[in-house]
Amino acid sequence: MSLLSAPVPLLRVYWIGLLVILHQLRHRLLSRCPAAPVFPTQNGKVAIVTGGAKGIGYQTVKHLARLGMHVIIAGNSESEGQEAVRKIQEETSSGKVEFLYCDLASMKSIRQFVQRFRAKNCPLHVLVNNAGVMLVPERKTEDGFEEHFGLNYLGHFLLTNLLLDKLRQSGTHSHNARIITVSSATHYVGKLHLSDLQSRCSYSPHGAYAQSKLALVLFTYQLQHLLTANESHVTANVVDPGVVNTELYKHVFWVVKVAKWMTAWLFFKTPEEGASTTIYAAVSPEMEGVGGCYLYNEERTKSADIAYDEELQRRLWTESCKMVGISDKSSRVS
Ligand SMILES: NC(=O)c1ccc[n+]([C@@H]2O[C@H](COP(=O)([O-])OP(=O)(O)OC[C@H]3O[C@@H](n4cnc5c(N)ncnc54)[C@H](O)[C@@H]3O)[C@@H](O)[C@H]2O)c1
Repeated sequence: MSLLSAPVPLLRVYWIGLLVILHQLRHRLLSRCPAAPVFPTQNGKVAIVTGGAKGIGYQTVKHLARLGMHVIIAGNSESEGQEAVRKIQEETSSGKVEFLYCDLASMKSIRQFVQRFRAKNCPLHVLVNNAGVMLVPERKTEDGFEEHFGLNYLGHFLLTNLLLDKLRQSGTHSHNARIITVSSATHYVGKLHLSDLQSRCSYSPHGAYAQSKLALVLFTYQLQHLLTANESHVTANVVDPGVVNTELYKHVFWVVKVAKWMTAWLFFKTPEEGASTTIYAAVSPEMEGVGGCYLYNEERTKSADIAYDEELQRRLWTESCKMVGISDKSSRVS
């Protein structure tokens, strides 16, 4: 283990965070407050939003419910989930929000969630892979995976794969089903260690978070490739919400917490602002039939160069299939 294996990822993550914050500030100062976009109603559509009880996910659920969607919050806290359902029902007068337990740090729990969802016999038009943790101390998921990689990435990898047939059945030529995955600007400084995906050789919370977010971008591009090859009426896009004032920062150094507490009103997006690109990807007519994009501030933008490496996308997909115990259908496509 090198002496620099912890400080270098830390500096990289703070550096990219600072750049995003400055960009957000410039955007806020220069742009006149645009009117919130109006999206078509979504009556009859069904969405799953992971981590929809708090932060960006909560705002996403609220907006989709307001548009008439039936939204299922997939989360690992029954009490927080039920509280979110109650609040959203009150605020939107929509009765079509519910909570289903799903711990993304447990492959068993994800499989049980999918079974319970299937038992409802309803379609699935939108899957939002939003839940996440950041900078958690070194620890493992129930299945023995490093927590950032296991929960942020592998959990969503398995969930998406188990729900793909539902999404395929629900999408049509003119109304594709949509998969939206929430990544982060930290993916730009992420490194994917294919030979040490679980960070066993050296652990840095910053490096592990950035790696999980880069993996989500690689996953989305490979997924879109497979969906296109199978002529599925399903699209997959990845979004970057910006730097948003949520509880995600609960594991940062106390000095950063104090700085955030004092300046968030100026430098950070609100959770509502942070959810806007996810909502855009989920319901905007402009995104109909469009997949394989990295979206930031409701616009397509370039992700890290490494994320376009098709060989890396394929290798990560194959490794991920082995880790979560599903068959690798990608080898039949490429
Ligand atoms: N806040 C930011 O500045 C920021 C920046 C870039 C990307 N993101 C990403 O946005 C997404 C949402 O984060 P947020 O900022 O709203 O944070 P948050 O902490 O408010 O919300 C995270 C959600 O994930 C859920 N979650 C955590 N562990 C889970 C588990 N084991 N199983 C199921 N759900 C679990 C939490 O319950 C919560 O609802 C995350 O993927 C995060 O990486 C956030």
